[in-house]
Amino acid sequence: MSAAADRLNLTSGHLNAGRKRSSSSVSLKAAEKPFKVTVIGSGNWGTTIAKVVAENCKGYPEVFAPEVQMWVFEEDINGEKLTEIINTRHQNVKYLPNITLPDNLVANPDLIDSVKDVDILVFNIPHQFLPRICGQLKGHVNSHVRAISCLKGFEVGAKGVQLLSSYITEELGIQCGALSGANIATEVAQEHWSETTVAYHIPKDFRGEGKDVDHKVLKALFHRPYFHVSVIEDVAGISICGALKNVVALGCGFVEGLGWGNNASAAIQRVGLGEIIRFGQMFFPESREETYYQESAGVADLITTCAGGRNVKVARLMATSGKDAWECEKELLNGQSAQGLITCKEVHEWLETCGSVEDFPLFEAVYQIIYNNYPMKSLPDMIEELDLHGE
Ligand SMILES: NC(=O)c1ccc[n+]([C@@H]2O[C@H](COP(=O)([O-])OP(=O)(O)OC[C@H]3O[C@@H](n4cnc5c(N)ncnc54)[C@H](O)[C@@H]3O)[C@@H](O)[C@H]2O)c1
Ligand SMILES: O=P(O)(O)OC[C@H](O)CO
Repeated sequence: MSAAADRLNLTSGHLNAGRKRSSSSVSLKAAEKPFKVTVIGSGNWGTTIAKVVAENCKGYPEVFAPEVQMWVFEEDINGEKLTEIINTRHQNVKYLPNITLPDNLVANPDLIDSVKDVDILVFNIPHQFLPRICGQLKGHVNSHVRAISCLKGFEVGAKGVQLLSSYITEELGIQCGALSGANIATEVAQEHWSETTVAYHIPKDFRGEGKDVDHKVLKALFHRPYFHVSVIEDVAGISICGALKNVVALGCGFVEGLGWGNNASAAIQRVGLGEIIRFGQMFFPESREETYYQESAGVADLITTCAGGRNVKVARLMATSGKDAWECEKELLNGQSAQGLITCKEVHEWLETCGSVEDFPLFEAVYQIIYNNYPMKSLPDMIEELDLHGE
């Protein structure tokens, strides 16, 4: 193959490799051996991202192996296995109903089998299940494998507060980046236009273009005409915003449920954005402030989540019904997960450990309302009082 012929011109206008918008095409070297991709997870977002990835793997056979495996936590749906339904009817009837999935997406209930010979792993499960999944994968994933985490949350433990991408790297010994953005799954699945951010550091053992994953490969894997991707380096920045906006959204749900309207919701988002940036500066100084303002994973995700995400819905129902968070999550989400409920506890535990609770009054107030029944109506005072203490 000639040097010119082994480069692919990927759709112009959509594959601008950096932050700069450009209409010129980007050439991508055909892979020496097409990358095999597996998506771990098949919930609302897991299935949506698997659809995106499968469409691109089918579209670029010179770069990706066409078949994409999706690991499914097996469930019985009215006497049928969920994997069988997905593989025959090409729909995830429980977590992403009424969306047709590509026929090159194969649901697999066997985690270890699903990662056999894989080159790129896309993690996409509610983050409370990550330690168990990583535990099962240990010893079954080669160190040449590269990963992207679409999860939103943190791991808080003996090592302090950790990004989930760093946790995956530590547990499995593989390079891991992140994908995060203003991405309500059903809108992306319906192919309504949205943007997202992928962040990835090229590792020291990078094997070269065409042999290893780089920013162009990641753009080709995730970019669709309806899903515009920017690829950057700031894994910490996009992960912090993705995790913490879920906590802010719970605060918005409380004030909405109380009937306080848009002004109150905007006030919560203003305070929340400040706390998100402060959290990044204090605990992940490598994160870049411009990521919060310029990337889809930053303020845009905060806005969409606080407008229409699952966390805001759960908190709104808590306020209107008086039921606790877990009842509301169960009642509203049919097995899906509102990640802010877990993240606010993780954040509280971490802030207590390092004596910084008072620097984050909104995060603390959300935690106290959910876990200790503090009255939602006191939210403005809780934020203000703690603010004054902090000064
Ligand atoms: N849904 C969205 O709009 C959206 C958008 C962007 C990011 N995210 C993030 O993506 C991640 C995945 O979210 P999701 O929406 O795909 O999940 P989800 O909330 O739909 O959760 C359901 C999934 O959890 C699985 N599950 C249940 N019990 C399990 C167990 N014991 N072990 C393993 N898996 C189990 C189910 O099989 C199902 O696949 C989360 O971190 C979320 O914050 C979600
Ligand atoms: O539905 P939520 O609250 O989990 O938010 C969904 C996405 O994270 C929005 O980007």
